[in-house]
Amino acid sequence: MSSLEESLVLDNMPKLSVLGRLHDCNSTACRPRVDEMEMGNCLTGGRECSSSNSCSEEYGRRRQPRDVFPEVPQFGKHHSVIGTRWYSTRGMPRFVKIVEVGPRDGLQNEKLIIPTSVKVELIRKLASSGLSVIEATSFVSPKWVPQLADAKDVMQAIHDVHGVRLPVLTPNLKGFQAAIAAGAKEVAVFASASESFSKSNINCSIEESLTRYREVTAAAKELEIPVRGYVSCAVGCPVEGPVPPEKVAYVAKELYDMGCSEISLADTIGVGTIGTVIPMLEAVTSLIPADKLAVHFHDTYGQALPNILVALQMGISVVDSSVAGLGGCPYAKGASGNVATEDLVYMLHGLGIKTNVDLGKLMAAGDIICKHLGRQSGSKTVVALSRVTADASKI
Ligand SMILES: CC(C)(COP(=O)([O-])OP(=O)([O-])OC[C@H]1O[C@@H](n2cnc3c(N)ncnc32)[C@H](O)[C@@H]1OP(=O)([O-])[O-])[C@@H](O)C(=O)NCCC(=O)NCCSC(=O)C[C@@](C)(O)CC(=O)[O-]
Repeated sequence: MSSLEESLVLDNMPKLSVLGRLHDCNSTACRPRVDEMEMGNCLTGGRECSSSNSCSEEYGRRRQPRDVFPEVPQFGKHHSVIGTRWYSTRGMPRFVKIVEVGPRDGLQNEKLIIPTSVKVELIRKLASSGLSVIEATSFVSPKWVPQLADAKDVMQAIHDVHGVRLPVLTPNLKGFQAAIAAGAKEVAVFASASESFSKSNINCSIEESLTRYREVTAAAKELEIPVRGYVSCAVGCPVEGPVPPEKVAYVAKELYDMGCSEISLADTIGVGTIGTVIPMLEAVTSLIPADKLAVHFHDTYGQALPNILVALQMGISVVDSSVAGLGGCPYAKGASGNVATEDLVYMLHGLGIKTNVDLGKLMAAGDIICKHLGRQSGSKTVVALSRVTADASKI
């Protein structure tokens, strides 16, 4: 186990104070009465419990194998009963906006150059699945990210894709101007909460990057171009280890104050757990309204979905993901792909949360890029559903 893993996973085990909101409502005392059900007082690891009896068991301590969902729970308006436990979706958003980052974050780390035509086909297929935001490419230095050197050609080829927002990454004014010239209508800037990562990713300090982004947001404001802001290493850094929540909140607030319309909090190397993500989200939401935030989890340790669930419970309703779980950052050693969009959609639909995304069409989009890359999808949902279909065809 690396020192980073030790400090993030062992020393920072969830503490009752941190997880105060995540009550385990398994006890009889916490099971809502019928009249309470309509009030939605008892949540799945929820925010409140109306019972006067204590239900502050440490999260997960009393969980038994039988508590695990055997299949996607079918919720009623707000609740479902599984065994003897009540769950509620009250307090969760009814709709989650998914920001698909596959064509950019998903592909930027691929060593073999993917033809522009494949990238364009992928974007078109993703758009036809109902996704409303697809990060198309990056206007970064081609020396730093050779895979996305065709950014201008990609933008030209998708100029007729309507009804979908197609933001692009811009690391400085030069990138912003190139993006606008290529027809981009939205951009994203990307700062880091870790000095070391800022240096290795964009070759400057955090403060220098914020100065650059002030130039970008000022130029964007004149053209009424929305700017999204990322905060990388929002939980851990590949070099520095755990990143203090206050540092993340500081960088996020700077981006917000300079005019970023949405701030995406990125666990770049996917080391976050509920125990480390909650304090980070609490620090950021103390400065920025939750409806201006998004979460972006790489799935290195398989923690992305629980982390997303807790973000939803904390009022965030924008989630980044990557088709087929593609991804990784060339300047973050050990980073794996983002949470797979298919897995995210499966979970959200299972919770009764709308996304407007057609899972079948999304899987077809993932199939294009997986076939091209010659590898199996990184989505567990895709693998499972393919197996079901294959088994069914044998009957
Ligand atoms: C920021 C720089 C450009 C600084 O790179 P630098 O080498 O310090 O830049 P420079 O200003 O000294 O210029 C060097 C050369 O780059 C050119 N240049 C300068 N700017 C641009 C531009 N925009 N587009 C194209 N070319 C550019 C510039 O014109 C010059 O060209 P030359 O004279 O040598 O021919 C470089 O470090 C860079 O492009 N970095 C981007 C790396 C990257 O894309 N990383 C992955 C992003 S993903 C991420 O950050 C995390 C995220 C968002 O996914 C969320 C998460 O999961 O954490």
